[in-house]
Amino acid sequence: QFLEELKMSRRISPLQDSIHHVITKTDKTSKLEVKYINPLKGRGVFSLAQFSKRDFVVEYRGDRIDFYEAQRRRRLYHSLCTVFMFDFKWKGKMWCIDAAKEDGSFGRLVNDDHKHPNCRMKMIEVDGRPHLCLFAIEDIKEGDEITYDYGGGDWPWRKKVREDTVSRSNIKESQPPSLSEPVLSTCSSASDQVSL
Ligand SMILES: C[S@@+](CC[C@H](N)C(=O)[O-])C[C@H]1O[C@@H](n2cnc3c(N)ncnc32)[C@H](O)[C@@H]1O
Repeated sequence: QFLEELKMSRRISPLQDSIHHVITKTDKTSKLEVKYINPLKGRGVFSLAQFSKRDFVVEYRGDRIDFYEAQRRRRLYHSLCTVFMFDFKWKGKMWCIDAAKEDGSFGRLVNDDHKHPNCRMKMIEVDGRPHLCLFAIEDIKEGDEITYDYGGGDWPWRKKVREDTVSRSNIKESQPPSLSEPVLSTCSSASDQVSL
């Protein structure tokens, strides 16, 4: 509550807000809720209050692992888990946030919208380490689903919209894009890195 009031009085910038949530490993539970949508989409994250354009919304929290560990886990995981592994480039190398573990955090449950997303994933550095955070790219109203563009990858649910032929079983067999085509491609460019 105190933080919200500080932010409202513009004493906390979206970046400072994101750093606070990264450090405290907290989500905005008073402004976001997780709801079940349908069997195809599963759960999603919804806004309980207004967000303004540029606001920090949620961190995509998970294990930060290097390229080789990501490859190892991809070989071990079922495809239902590999969809929670998001790749990004940092300091010239590929890294991955593995959010496969159900840890109650909200970021891992945000769904894809490549046509009209209301958030964008950006990388921030906190204490010299990279973190992936979603920031609003437009004003978000109470009740709106939080979404962002997962980036690359021929995601099966996108095909479903185009072709209307993909069954639920195909989605279960879906594979994430390869590391040469980072999912969070928007995070790879320097312009998306929020500097401290
Ligand atoms: C990172 S998880 C997001 C949370 C997921 N909805 C859940 O309930 O665990 C990614 C998965 O969500 C589903 N998903 C995400 N965006 C979707 C969309 N636009 N349409 C349909 N399913 C989607 C797909 O099953 C995908 O494998």
